[in-house]
Amino acid sequence: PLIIQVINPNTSDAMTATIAAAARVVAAPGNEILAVCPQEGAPSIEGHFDEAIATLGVLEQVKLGRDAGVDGHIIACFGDPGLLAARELATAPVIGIAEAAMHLATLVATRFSIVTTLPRTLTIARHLLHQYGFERHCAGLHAIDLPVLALEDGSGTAQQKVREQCIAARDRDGSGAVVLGCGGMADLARSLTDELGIPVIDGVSAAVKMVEALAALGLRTSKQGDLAYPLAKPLSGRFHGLNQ
Ligand SMILES: O=C(O)C[C@H]1NC(=O)NC1=O
Repeated sequence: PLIIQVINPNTSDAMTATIAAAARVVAAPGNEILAVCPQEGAPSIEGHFDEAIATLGVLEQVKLGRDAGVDGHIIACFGDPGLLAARELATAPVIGIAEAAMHLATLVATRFSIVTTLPRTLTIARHLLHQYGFERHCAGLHAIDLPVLALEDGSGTAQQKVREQCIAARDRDGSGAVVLGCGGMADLARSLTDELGIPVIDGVSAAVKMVEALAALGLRTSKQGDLAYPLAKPLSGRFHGLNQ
């Protein structure tokens, strides 16, 4: 059995719980989901600045997970904050939920759309499409124009907006699949897939199965070249020891 560390990079416990539940639904029997979030940081991640803040907390959690011997790390925020830095620190695989969802979307459709939260985070999704080489696969990017934590306010308003944007993406973009662009949407994928009749993909569950696949194949993060462990040097203050 595996221990899979799922890191919610924002500090909202309710969203960590949503993410953890979605991960546990799909985890293979016997595999443990270790859901964590940074001890300090941003309650939601809605832009480049929030991502920069969250990255330190992600790295601290990755180090803790590695030292605890986890079999994989998942960065459960759609910006995949700190992904490559985390891979330097990690021994086990590190999967971001955006890359996971995008990869799976390309396996079931020739074009996919993305539905995320605030319009200003669409640029982050565009940057990831470029970084991962999926620009030509993405037929459209949509925002529900609500803040991330609206997904946890219990009103159901955000969930309804996600549904509307997914339907619009299906009917207007010519996409064969939709990628949910927030860790807090992880619990919506199955019901939307059934209702819309096309694959609606959540990156949390996608990442859990990718970690399981990599572990089954004996594949871990390469420590050759740029993903080798961080260079040994004395880091000062709050960073002391983070690179060891
Ligand atoms: O960028 C977004 O809208 C979603 C992203 N922010 C966050 O706090 N968790 C996320 O998945």
